[in-house]
Amino acid sequence: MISFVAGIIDLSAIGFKEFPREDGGRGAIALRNFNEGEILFSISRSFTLSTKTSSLPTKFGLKAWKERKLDKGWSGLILCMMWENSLGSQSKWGPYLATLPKNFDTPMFWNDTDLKELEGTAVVGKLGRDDAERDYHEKVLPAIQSRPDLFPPLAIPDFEEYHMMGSRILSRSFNLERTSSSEGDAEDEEINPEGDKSTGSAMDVDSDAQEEAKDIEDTSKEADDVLSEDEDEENSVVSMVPMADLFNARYGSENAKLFYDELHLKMITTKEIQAGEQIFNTYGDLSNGELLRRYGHVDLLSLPGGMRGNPADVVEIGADLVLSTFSEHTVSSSSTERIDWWLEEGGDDVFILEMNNEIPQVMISFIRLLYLPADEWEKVREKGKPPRPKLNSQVLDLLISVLKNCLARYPSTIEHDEEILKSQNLALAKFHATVVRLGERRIVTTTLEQLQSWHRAECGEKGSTKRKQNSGSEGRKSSKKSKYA
Ligand SMILES: C[S@@+](CC[C@H](N)C(=O)[O-])C[C@H]1O[C@@H](n2cnc3c(N)ncnc32)[C@H](O)[C@@H]1O
Repeated sequence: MISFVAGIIDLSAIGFKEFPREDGGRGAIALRNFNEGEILFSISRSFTLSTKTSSLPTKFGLKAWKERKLDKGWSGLILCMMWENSLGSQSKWGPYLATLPKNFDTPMFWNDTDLKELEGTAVVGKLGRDDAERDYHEKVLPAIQSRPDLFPPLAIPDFEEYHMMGSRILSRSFNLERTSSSEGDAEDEEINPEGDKSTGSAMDVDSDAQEEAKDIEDTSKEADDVLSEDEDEENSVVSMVPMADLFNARYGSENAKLFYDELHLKMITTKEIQAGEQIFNTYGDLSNGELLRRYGHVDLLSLPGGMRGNPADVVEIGADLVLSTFSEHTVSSSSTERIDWWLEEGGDDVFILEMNNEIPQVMISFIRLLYLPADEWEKVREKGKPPRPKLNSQVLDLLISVLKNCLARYPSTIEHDEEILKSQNLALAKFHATVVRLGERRIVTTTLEQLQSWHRAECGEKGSTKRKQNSGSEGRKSSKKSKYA
């Protein structure tokens, strides 16, 4: 066991090596057998890098920091990272920052030709390059220029560096829940009482693990999801965690996770691990679209039917696609009013299709809202309750058209994508884009096929027997999701 200034690691038990690219590249390997619950390493909270631990906010002046809104979003942490980086070995994070990648395979850095390959997927709309550029020019650069004593004019970090640090956060940060003693002194607490807003940071909190671990709390994803946005801002701080960010992840392969107590973060095994196996953290078992957007890789596992893909794949269907398809079917003057009401009531504007081919209830409810006769729409509005997610032929017809329109947005067919993936020496961006859109197309196609077969059955049955239960007939409330299988 080696004790170092920042923590403890047993380098006879855990090593770091280069795995093949599809297994994550550089990652952690078990050098002996581990039982569940063993600590792989621990690191002091004071060695995590965040706006709470960097001294930049205090030097900058906490009031000015807030006035420039550096306490919101990631711009404050990016600024801290750029400043610590500029100090080189004088920063305690200098050696750590020097080990982080400078180049990324994420679509944020792709050219227009490569990005075109992602057409139809939700990835393109989420890149956020324009927002990042605006933050740099409107918040960060003026803050830098206001303090030549901290940022010498000849060494002002440019947008590319800002961008690189942002990508390091996206692919390597953790959402650390605050604890009283981790919050530093009272001054620090004033820096950012609302906490950093972490939209899409890498490896966050798992509520189950929190319950199990009691005073040792986990820092992966799901519990973050159960916190409201406000609670999230108050309770967590986006942090770079040296060493913990050396762990790769793969769908369903997690065998270790980061937990924390008041003073330390600990990587703890969550399963038995045999010597020679890779030690995997979890990034939350994301779809390939999200993996590509945040981390620049995709997961390819064996799926039923001899296919390869990611079991966590999803397709995001925007309410705007549903609405534009609805307009092709119907002339309705009141849909804008209905949509406004839906959104004001907190209704979703994106509906998620998964591999199980179920249609989200909320999507059915949304479509029914569009079709309601005027008097029923008035009742719905008065009661403040969206229509019940009952399936009827109208809803089914529209769903079929929506999915057809959804398929038409992808630049190729399933067969073509499968051919592309057989080619040798495929460029990485093209390979990744093809995997993402193929995964999505398969979900839309199988869901559409099921809707169509159900529709055919319904037409055949018309005039004779009524549609069978479980097929989502009018008047029957579907279970959590409507399934056509
Ligand atoms: C938190 S870091 C893990 C350590 C990283 N391999 C390194 O060398 O610094 C996340 C990055 O590792 C790579 N990675 C992690 N899991 C992977 C996987 N299953 N397949 C391919 N690349 C993976 C991706 O480049 C991702 O952006």
